[in-house]
Amino acid sequence: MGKKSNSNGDVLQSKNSTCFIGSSVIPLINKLQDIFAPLGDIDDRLTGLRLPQVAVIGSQSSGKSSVLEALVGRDFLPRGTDICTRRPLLLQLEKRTIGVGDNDSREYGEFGHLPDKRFYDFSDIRCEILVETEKEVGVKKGVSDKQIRLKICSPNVLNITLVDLPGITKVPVGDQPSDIEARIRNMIMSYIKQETSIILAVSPANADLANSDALQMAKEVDPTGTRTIGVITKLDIMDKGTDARNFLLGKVIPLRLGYIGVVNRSQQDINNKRSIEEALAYEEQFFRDYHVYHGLSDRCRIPQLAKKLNQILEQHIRNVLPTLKTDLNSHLVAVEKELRTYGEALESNAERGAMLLNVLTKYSEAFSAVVDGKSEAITTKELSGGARIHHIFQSIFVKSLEEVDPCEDLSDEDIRIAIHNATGPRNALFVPEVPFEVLVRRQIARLLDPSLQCLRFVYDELIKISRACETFEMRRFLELRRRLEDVTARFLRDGVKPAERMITNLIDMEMDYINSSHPNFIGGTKAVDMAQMELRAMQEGDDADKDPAANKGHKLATVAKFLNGALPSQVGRTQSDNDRVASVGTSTTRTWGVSSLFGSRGSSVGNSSKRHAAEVVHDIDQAPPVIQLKNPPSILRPGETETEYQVEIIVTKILVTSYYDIVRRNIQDLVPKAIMHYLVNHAKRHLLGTFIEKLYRENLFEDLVQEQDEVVTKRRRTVEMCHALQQAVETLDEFVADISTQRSSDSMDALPKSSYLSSDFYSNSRS
Ligand SMILES: Nc1nc2c(ncn2[C@@H]2O[C@H](COP(=O)(O)OP(=O)(O)OP(=O)(O)O)[C@@H](O)[C@H]2O)c(=O)[nH]1
Repeated sequence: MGKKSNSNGDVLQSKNSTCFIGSSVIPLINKLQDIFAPLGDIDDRLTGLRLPQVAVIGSQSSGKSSVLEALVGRDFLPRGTDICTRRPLLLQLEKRTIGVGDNDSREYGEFGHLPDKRFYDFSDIRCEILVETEKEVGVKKGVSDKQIRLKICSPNVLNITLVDLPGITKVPVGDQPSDIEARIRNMIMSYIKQETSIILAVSPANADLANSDALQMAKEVDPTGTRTIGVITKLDIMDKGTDARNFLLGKVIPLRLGYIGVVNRSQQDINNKRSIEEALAYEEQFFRDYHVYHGLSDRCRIPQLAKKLNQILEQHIRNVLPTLKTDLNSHLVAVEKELRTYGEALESNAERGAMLLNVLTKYSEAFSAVVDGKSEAITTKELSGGARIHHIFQSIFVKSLEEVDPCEDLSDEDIRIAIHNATGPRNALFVPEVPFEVLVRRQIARLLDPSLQCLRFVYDELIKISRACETFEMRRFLELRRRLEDVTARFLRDGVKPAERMITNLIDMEMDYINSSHPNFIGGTKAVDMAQMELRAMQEGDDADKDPAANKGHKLATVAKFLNGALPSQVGRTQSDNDRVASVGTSTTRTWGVSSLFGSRGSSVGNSSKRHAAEVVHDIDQAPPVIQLKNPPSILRPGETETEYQVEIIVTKILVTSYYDIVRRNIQDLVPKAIMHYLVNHAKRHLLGTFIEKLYRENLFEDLVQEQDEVVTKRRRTVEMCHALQQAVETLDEFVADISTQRSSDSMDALPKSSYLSSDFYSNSRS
């Protein structure tokens, strides 16, 4: 302290340091920043420390730049009797902390348009502002709303933004357009209407104060006066015999935050290079000498203006402190939560073993929970876990089997050939059993593929479930995760084999023994009755309509009716019916009661053959010419007409459909049971045991429960952050208590009650 400001960039340190903006706020901010420093970049997020910007407005040459310079304590702005500020100057003061080993504590300025250039000499800054202004708006007093951004970095400033705006003018001069007044007013309005701006409304005392442009504009945007400070300049050059006492007392235009009268450097002082310190001393002398201002010491001089501004800024900080604490606390909660995700650090092998067992148990439990639909993570958006398995069984497997028509790929021709082949060299006397068995076995064999597919689907689901059960510890231990996945996949694969064997056996069993005594089987007698009805219906259809296509359609429709309707009625069949069917079905003829119907035709065919043979012998005696037979073709098909074995074909179809239906129901029931028993429930029962057998070995503990380096680092950092935040919360509490005590003893009475300071306006501004 005590060093004089100079143009070669030394740190500004004034003996009267309290007179600069931020002088009393900087210690508060420093303290807060000390609190937040250990948190690294967290303070960027705590934007509550952002201070309101200060906008200086007033008519042309009213002394705005002079006030701003005096507040900052540096000579760097163009000033003069003519229009000087022709573009808004956004002055960002930035506190620059000097790093360890960094001896360069010089202040410097940096322009937004020249980002890589540092200006250590502040008179160069002034020149650059002039050059940049002229570049944009020429030399002839033109004005632009394009900002010049200047950052002043120093260890001794507050992070705050000050805006120097062009002065309000009424008569256009030079290059100024005819609507210059409106333009400048709009430009000023755009800055001061922001609720986060503190308005310094500068009015020169040597003009008509009651008609101050600055006060008028400020009133428009801040009618309650909660963020406007009136500044009256040029008290030293008022007309002799006049003074601004009543104005400063607020008797002319009342203003909630009041007025401050100041004396800046005159043009002559500027020309004579009078320093800011000298100017401040002169100002002090002025108010001492002018008796009219005695008793108004709290409303006069630049240091009082700085003090008032500082009080506003301090109050702003006090207002945001509770929010800062809330932010810190919620951040602390978030960090603690993050820390929990990393889990405890594991030091010993015993701890690793316990962790491993815990992970294995949790994983197995999660697997069972998902299968049973008891998982906490159950979604309401789609089916998951066990519900998907149920869907596979009922909506895919069972439903698909329901839709299969067992006679779909059996043409009449197929059945006729089967009957021929089954009767060998003889003609068929009765409805033979063999074609039915052959054909029904063929249909039963078709059930194997969908059953195995169902098993495959369920296996896939279990794999999906196993992946969905990943606990957060598994994300910590990658090797364990890999091994768990391996073991689970192999375990489930192994579970597929017995299920597959059982399903194959079920189908084999069904194929191996066709139980024609099954109580739900339609039986031969009933099948023949139905076939005859069918045939009659077909013949009536034939008579009514000779069209063969329509006839065929009729046949199909009748069979379809049977498929849909006839079978359920079998369930209600009486025991005597069943006994009758069984006795017929197991009789030595094994014709299921159809012999009487077809026997006569078979025997008449036999008699006719005998008669033909006698006639042939008789004819040979008379030595007729040799009759040459055609060679049989290599592929032989029955030569008779399409109507041959018509009843037998229908009977066979009815029998196949009836029996197939019984088997289908068995398979629809037993395949899901086999899959559940051998695969799903087996997995639930034995997954943990398998894990323990394969993975819970002491020599594997270290490998399996090995954390990633990244996790270790993150945990360490998070622990540090946690401590820093806890510390910050504590220190902040102490800080709040300190400044509350300080506040009660402070002279805050200088500011009116329910003013800007006590409003929670700035706590809103944080958002
Ligand atoms: N005697 C005296 N002169 C002052 C005072 N304040 C400012 N001046 C002079 O008035 C002139 C204008 O001052 P500036 O600070 O440039 O005013 P401004 O409002 O920034 O001007 P523009 O930006 O051009 O509108 C300069 O010559 C200053 O030296 C003061 O309190 N007393």
